[in-house]
Amino acid sequence: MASLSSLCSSSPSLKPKPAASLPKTVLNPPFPGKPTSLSFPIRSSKPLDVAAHSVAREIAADSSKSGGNSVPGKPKKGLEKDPQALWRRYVDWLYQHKDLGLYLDVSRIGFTDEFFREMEPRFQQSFDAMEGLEKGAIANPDEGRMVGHYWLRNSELTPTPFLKTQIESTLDCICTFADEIVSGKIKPPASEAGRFTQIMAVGIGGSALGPQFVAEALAPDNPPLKIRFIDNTDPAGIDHQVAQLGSELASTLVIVTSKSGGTPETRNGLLEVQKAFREAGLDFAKQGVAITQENSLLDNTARIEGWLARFPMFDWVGGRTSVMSAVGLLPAALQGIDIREMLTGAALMDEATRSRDLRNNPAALLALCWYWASDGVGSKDMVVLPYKDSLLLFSRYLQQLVMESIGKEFDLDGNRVNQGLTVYGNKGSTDQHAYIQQLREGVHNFFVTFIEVLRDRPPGHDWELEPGVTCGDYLFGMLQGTRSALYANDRESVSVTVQEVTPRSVGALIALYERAVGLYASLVNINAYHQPGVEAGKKAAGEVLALQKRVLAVLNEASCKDPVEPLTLEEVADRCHAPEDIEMIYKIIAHMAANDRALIADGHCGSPRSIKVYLGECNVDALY
Ligand SMILES: O=P(O)(O)OC[C@H]1O[C@H](O)[C@H](O)[C@@H](O)[C@@H]1O
Repeated sequence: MASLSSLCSSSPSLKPKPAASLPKTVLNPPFPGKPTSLSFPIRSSKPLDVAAHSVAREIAADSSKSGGNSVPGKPKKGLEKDPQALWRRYVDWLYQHKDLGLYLDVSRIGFTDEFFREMEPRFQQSFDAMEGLEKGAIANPDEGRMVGHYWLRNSELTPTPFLKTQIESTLDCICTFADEIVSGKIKPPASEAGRFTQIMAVGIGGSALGPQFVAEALAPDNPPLKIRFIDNTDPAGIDHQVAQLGSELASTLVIVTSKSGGTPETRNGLLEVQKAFREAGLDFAKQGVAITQENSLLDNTARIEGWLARFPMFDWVGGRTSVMSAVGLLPAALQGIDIREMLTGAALMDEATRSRDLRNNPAALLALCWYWASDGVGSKDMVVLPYKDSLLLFSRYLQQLVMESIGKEFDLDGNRVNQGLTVYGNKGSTDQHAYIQQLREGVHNFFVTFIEVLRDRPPGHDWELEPGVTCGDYLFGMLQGTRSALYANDRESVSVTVQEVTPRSVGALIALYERAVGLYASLVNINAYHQPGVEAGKKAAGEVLALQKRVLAVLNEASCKDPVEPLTLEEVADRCHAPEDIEMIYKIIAHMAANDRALIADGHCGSPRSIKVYLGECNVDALY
């Protein structure tokens, strides 16, 4: 097995191809025109009359959530409803990336010219910070780390030649390994299939969400290797994934991903899968791949056990921005997804979002909209609605990217700010039949991001299911109808439009939001690249498991007596020297009793004080 450093050899540099050599994109697409002339019938008790709904909007700048922050130039007035004025606003503000065929429409966010003017200089500061970050500044001061995910798609930007080589050689390595797996040059040792047919990806958080999103968005109908995920420590969930593989376990490549290499859920997933391999008489090491930081626990395990391959995660790439590293690229390549196209899409978007011209920088425009809509304090939630099934997981992916980055207690100056921007959503039109009712008429605590995909299905497959109307026309109508209906009720929205869901457009979308998050974080003066709050939950979980061990020791001691001494919860808590943890002790006992743990609890579950508990057998060895 190759080591992390020797696994990869040098490769050509990764740069966005010059526009002239890029495959042709549709530069002149049938982009929707008139913004609010709604001809599509949607189910509504009243006809839509955009102009009639000029209900004055209460600006939330004075809301309790704003913590006293004022939003520059934010007036207390309703949204523009005059169709001609709206059309002008639409045209004036429409952003288009020609090469990517990507549009951003911010016209349905009601920011004013005055707000824009006041924010402009603040954006220049954010651009400065972003420039410093791309040059290798310690942009994550708490962890003393550089933030280099932009380098992954343009290695020329790295601050040192060593990092450039690391990126290029790893990419080369990913492509070679994927080719050898897909072609059958590297074979599973004990499979009749003669080649790997399945991937079991074990990981959580940033080590799962990116690969899941990319798989759902881009994997072909019949990929060379099908992928499934273990992204939790739920035993039943793991059993389900393993059971679904059946005899194909023998031809499954197991990719274990963890930047830190020590995340408990991922470790447990690995141990469970390894057990399944043992029980099937298979040699896990011959089918195991690790993606992790050099010398992490996972890396050392993989090296010592002689796994099939190891790929590096870099210290300077955060989990939630790691989808363009081996974390996302290896599984994508194994599924037959063109990863260089993903990188090209991201690189093109990176170029565009480096622009210091706010109007011409789509990520800055997004950040501006977020700031306006949520008063720069997260007073409104961001509902992400892609009208395309394959983008279902985009909002889930964005949940981590945005909320783990923006949701912070303190700002960079140490002030308590409790920042955040809540993200949720699934897909349209499906969600129209679930919660859009509340969005249109209920509590006004959100703004929407519509993701529109112009191409309905591959050419040559479309048909009219009623005269002049295709299935995709309905989807289009649902999106436009919802956008109009929400706006008519003063609900703001952003629309991002791409031509098709391709590796390039997915790469571009990811890069767009990565940059928007970085710029927004800078505007609100927080560190987007750490996650101190996550530690609290992990620490508390560790304490629960430590308490469980003490409970077991106390029960074992009482159960080894002759006669056995059943204990009340109070007695268990006292003997654990943890009377303050009695509720948790009750929960621990209830959980163990429900799971065949040789633990007998007499009494009424509904009345914890009546419970007396003991172990069905005494473990003498554990007494000493
Ligand atoms: O990749 P790992 O080190 O296993 O980390 C997985 C996840 O762990 C934590 O929950 C972090 O908050 C996430 O940002 C990270 O993606």
